[in-house]
Amino acid sequence: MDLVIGKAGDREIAVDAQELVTGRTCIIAQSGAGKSWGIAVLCERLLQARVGFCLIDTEGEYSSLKDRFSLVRVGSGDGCDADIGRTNIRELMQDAICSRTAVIFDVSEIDMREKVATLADILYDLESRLRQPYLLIVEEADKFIPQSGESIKKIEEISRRGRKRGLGLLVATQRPSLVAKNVLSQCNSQIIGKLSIENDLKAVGLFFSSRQEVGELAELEPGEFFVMGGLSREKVRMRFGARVTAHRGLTPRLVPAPPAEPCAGPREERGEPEAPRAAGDAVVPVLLREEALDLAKTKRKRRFLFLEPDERIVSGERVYRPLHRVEVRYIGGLIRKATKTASFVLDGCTGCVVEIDRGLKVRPGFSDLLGLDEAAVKIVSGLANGGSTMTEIEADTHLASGVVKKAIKSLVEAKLITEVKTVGDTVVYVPLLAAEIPGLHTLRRGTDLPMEPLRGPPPEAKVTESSLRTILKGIEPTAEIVGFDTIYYPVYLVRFASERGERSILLDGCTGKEVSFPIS
Ligand SMILES: Nc1ncnc2c1ncn2[C@@H]1O[C@H](COP(=O)(O)OP(=O)(O)OP(=O)(O)O)[C@@H](O)[C@H]1O
Repeated sequence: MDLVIGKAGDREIAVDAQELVTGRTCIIAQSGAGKSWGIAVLCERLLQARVGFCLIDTEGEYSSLKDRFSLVRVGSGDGCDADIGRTNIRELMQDAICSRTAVIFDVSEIDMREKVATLADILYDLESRLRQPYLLIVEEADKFIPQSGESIKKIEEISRRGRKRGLGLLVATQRPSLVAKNVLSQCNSQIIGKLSIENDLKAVGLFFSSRQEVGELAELEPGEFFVMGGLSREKVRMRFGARVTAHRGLTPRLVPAPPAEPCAGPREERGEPEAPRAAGDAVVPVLLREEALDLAKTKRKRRFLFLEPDERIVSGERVYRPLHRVEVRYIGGLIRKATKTASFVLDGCTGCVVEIDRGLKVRPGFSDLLGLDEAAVKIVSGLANGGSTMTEIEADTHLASGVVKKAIKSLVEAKLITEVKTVGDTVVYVPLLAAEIPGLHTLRRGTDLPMEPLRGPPPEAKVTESSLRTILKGIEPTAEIVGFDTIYYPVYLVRFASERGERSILLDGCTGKEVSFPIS
């Protein structure tokens, strides 16, 4: 029996139901790349075909399957058919296997390890006797069968010996490098989506025939996956199809805060405890500190090629980088003037423009212009590469001579322009900027990433909305900031020391890649 799960272009892509239910499959992709969506599509197709499965739901995000299908949801709280603490799980699972009923085992509200271990024991035991095709789906497999730390041995056993008992296993993870290798290597079918962390790309290397193929994973869009192995006749790049039921794992969108309500008095006066308030929204880190330190080891410098590195790692901590998301409206257009919008992300410490969709990428931005007034920005951003005379600057900028003189003095002091004497002792001012100033039309909007409340105090941003307004006005007089908010991006600050002195590097907390900002 084939289950149509998505499309590759116009072509429908189907997987073999027998292989899915009794085989071993891994579904791997970084956060936000569409795993839960894909798992829900697989579940919907299995439900339509009346094939039984038990899904370990670690986030309580699959309850909507019940809106359209008949299944049993075990968990705690409203909307559950059976209470996970009180129900006889063995009896329930025996009935489910025999009647091909799907079960959602919602462990989002409880201490999950113990319950999942019990479930795995029961399923293995029952299937040793019943031998009915039934699939166990384990979300966030790195929590239950980690590569280092205590693993639920019965899940490992199911991966080795489940097939003969009719008990299949589908494990899902964002972080394949953290999942027990012996389970991953047992997966004869793979559904692999976007990944960008080097360790994770390495961990899935065993499923691909070349580095180049692995490299393609970083280019996948959300919802796109490679399906390979026993599930499909050929390796295929496809996109999971539409869901029949609503997706509950939607990334919450940031919306402007409502105006503050008139307060009924301080909380203490009302007898309510003060609730800790998050200082902002932070991008969810992917890399653990140990992994960052592991990566940092490879970055230690050595004095001679063949000797051990002489640098030592003296500290490594996660810090947050303030990033401003900015939206600017301005009047532009070469032929017809029209209102345009530019949205971009700016590093709050240096004024560099950053891209955040595949890890932090730093591009030159407005760093050189920080601290200048509007006239100085206007002059330095409009100077011809070969330089301009004072009179040319006055004509180009329409600024009064006194204002131009003062601005030029500040630009020379900041070493952003220099005076050069040309023929007949004419003085021209030549720009010395480290990088070209980006035009507003070249700036790109950042993608939405999974966010969580920032823990701890927010780091200070040197670039403020008003300093940015001055810069933008200098570059484009019609520019108005119409949107400005700050999010926080995780990076690991690692310090090295050797006889030669100290230095530090920043590792991207989502991809592990080294990020370099100009000295701020
Ligand atoms: N095939 C698809 N078609 C349409 N939208 C999709 C598809 N796959 C993913 N999306 C969109 O991408 C968002 C993220 O997908 P999803 O919740 O499945 O990510 P995830 O990989 O499970 O992330 P996490 O590991 O953080 O839970 C969804 O909210 C959905 O809007």
